[in-house]
Amino acid sequence: MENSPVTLVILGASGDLTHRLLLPGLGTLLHARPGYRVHLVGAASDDLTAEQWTQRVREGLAEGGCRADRIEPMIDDTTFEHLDVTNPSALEEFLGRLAAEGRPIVVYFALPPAISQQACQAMTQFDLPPGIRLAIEKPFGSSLASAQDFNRLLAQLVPERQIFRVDHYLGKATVLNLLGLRFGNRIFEPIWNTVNIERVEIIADETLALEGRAGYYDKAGALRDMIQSHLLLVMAMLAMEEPASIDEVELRDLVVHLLRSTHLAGDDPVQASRRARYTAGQIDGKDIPSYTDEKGVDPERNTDTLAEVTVEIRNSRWAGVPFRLRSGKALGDGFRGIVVKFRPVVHLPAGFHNTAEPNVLVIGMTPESIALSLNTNAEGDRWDLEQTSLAADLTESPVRPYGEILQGILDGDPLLSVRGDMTEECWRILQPVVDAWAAGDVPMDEYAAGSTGPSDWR
Ligand SMILES: NC(=O)C1=CN([C@@H]2O[C@H](COP(=O)(O)OP(=O)(O)OC[C@H]3O[C@@H](n4cnc5c(N)ncnc54)[C@H](OP(=O)(O)O)[C@@H]3O)[C@@H](O)[C@H]2O)C=CC1
Ligand SMILES: O=C1O[C@H](COP(=O)(O)O)[C@@H](O)[C@H](O)[C@H]1O
Repeated sequence: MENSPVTLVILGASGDLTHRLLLPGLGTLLHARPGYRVHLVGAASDDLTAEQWTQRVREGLAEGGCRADRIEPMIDDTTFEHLDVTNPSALEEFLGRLAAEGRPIVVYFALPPAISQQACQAMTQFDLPPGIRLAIEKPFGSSLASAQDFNRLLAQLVPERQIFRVDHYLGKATVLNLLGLRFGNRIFEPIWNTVNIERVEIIADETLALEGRAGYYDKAGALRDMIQSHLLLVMAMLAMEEPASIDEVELRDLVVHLLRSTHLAGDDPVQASRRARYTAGQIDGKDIPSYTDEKGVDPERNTDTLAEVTVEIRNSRWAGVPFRLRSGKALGDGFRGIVVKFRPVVHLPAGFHNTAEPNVLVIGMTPESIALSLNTNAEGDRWDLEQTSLAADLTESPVRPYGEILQGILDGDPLLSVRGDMTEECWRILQPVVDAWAAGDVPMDEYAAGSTGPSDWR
């Protein structure tokens, strides 16, 4: 809550996530909502000096727009600890010391996924400070079985309400806007169904390549990195039933309800999925090596850098509508958004010279935008139809996704966090794809870095 101080402990504070996303996200939150009082404690196995840490905090918060008069008191107050988070006695002593300071504690696991699990295992060896909140980064496990194991482990530590599984896509303004767009307008909800919608695509194509993240990414790949959590949850927000109110129980119940109805198209992991890996190419004039030549990559792992999965939602609203989820790295067109393709008009009066193209609604995730294509009478020949786009760029949200997510965690409100059953449902949907890929049943296609993907995919 604003005005009541919280200790935010970042485990893995010397890593990429902390530096690039967490601290700037916190900076946007503190700038936009100045009432938050955060005592920041960093910890990592790295030997960062106090000066190096405070410099990172200063730069990270400033990058998010936080003003110096807000940053400096936090700098005076922040500390950095050299800590092996897998060592139970070291963790116990560390958390015990923080608990003695009397503030509520949030522990943010900005760690490689396997280390987060080891840290949680270590925490089973001692009593955690009462009320402690645990924020766990994605990917949550690497399969259905491992996610179930991790959930069981966490349940030994704290109640579900104190667990915040992080998916920063749930903090994206566009994703939250789906609720406003669907339920705050008269015109969408009546046509938001299989009668009117032909198919939906949810795409997160990135121009970024590996960016030195082989240590994590080579074991994850695009399917686990982006589709398992981010894109399935975006789909759930797009397709779920109407909540009675915006609260964590209602919203998360409806998300999991939608996920339970979701299955691979035709229950066939081979037909419903495609995978590919980038070869050498150029993006924005920069040479990108072949994925398998990137530093730290083990070609034997056969990691996907582009993944596509088509699912169907088996309920009366969505039966027969394919939802295509796709994400990849090193792509020339970094489109990230949702494309809703409507069915053609039921009947077009005779007399028009051409046909009416189906309407398309495009909701851009980065940058945030919305565009609806409509048919109107053409200027030259009045009985020709031409497409007009009703488009708007939405103003960038002052609080970045990680700021929104952190606000929920600091408030103790899990509305924008992933509940245990949600993550298991996401894995349940994709596990047959994971298995089919591991068995080599789906070929690994190739695309040149900077292209739009394998030439025969679209
Ligand atoms: N980076 C990104 O863009 C995003 C990352 N994430 C998620 O965030 C998490 C962290 O990723 P990222 O920051 O990229 O990873 P990094 O490898 O950059 O950072 C990991 C951090 O964990 C520390 N660490 C590793 N082992 C230990 C240990 N035994 N004890 C204490 N500290 C340890 C590392 O310190 P040291 O180097 O000294 O070992 C480092 O500070 C992952 O779950 C990832 O999926 C999510 C969204 C985006
Ligand atoms: O979680 C992750 O997300 C980023 C993409 O996030 P966005 O907000 O820029 O769309 C991705 O680059 C990264 O690989 C993944 O771990």
